[in-house]
Amino acid sequence: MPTATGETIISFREAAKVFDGRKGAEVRAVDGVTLDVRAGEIFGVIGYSGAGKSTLVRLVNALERTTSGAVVVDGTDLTGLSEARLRPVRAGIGMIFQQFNLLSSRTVAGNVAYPLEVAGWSAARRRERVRELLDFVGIADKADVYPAKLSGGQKQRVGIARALATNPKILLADEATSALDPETTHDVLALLQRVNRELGITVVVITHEMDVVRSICHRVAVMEHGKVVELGDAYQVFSAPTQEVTRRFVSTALKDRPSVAVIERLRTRHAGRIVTVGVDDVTGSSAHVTHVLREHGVDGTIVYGGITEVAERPYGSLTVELVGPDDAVRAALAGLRSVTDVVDHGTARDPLGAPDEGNDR
Ligand SMILES: Nc1ncnc2c1ncn2[C@@H]1O[C@H](COP(=O)(O)OP(=O)(O)OP(=O)(O)O)[C@@H](O)[C@H]1O
Repeated sequence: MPTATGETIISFREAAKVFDGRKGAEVRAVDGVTLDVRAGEIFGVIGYSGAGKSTLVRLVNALERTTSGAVVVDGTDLTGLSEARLRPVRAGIGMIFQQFNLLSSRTVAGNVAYPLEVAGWSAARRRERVRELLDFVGIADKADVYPAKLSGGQKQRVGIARALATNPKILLADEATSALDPETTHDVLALLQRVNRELGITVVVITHEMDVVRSICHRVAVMEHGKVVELGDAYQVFSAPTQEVTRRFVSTALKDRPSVAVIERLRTRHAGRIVTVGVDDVTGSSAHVTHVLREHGVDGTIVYGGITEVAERPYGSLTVELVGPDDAVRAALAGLRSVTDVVDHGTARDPLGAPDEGNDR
């Protein structure tokens, strides 16, 4: 029976993978992970190098086996399954890689046809399916070209077409855009979004780039030292991070909060009071901010900041110079605090804030 959208399609239950490291020391690459990926979602796993992301995702197609705990894929517990029993599970999972892993001796069409040959499709059905897939990923004109002649983005499109060939339910993307420039990354992410929306395929994205999660993931797990340290709706996790590692990812992507040095320069350059106000669709919006300032007769000049999207919802902050009578500025600050989070940096004469305020979110 097909897995209905929203039902669990991949379940990690206290899953652990321990490797023998150098000199017999154990490496707990995945350390007791419990989480469910839902059918039909784009699920992100983000973490720095060595956090255990690749190992976690390799447990899904049993390229690695759990040392303890279990991984259940589309209703099948993979624990202890023979290679023969794993075959149908693996047939339901496609995978793409950072280095594309294309066969250099085969043309684009030959690469995409490969899994179909292995699965025993007839030549006629293969031809038709390859044409359909190359059309879907937008490189039908490259069918007879060899990988060496393709750009990185085109190679990843071939990788995606090949991964989709046998109609998998799940697509695993391990750092699929890490070798690509920003524009190509954008195109490939848009293609993964189409794979999810148009074909209904569950996509698990492994990345160390916040921008990838920000632009396409519905839910996200943040990994550190083999453990999931934060898990949930991508917007919630990144708009209210509870862990330091998550805060670091957010600040690398948004760059909307001024650093200590920038705040000092802003205070010197502007005579008014410098404050940073959060903007999101739960608490404040820039309309709220301007409304409060107008209400109190305070002038607000935007001097720093940025609003972007996380999971297709607005998020960021604006740093504003407030100018007006002291009482009015104080009242405006109180008004802003009632609608959103506010960091008051004070003025050049009366500076405020912790030494590392600029890095805090
Ligand atoms: N086959 C292996 N043998 C021994 N240790 C391993 C093996 N595979 C991974 N590790 C170790 O497990 C830990 C997690 O590695 P993993 O590749 O899963 O992390 P990652 O978050 O994907 O990082 P990266 O993006 O650098 O691959 C690392 O310390 C790594 O050195």
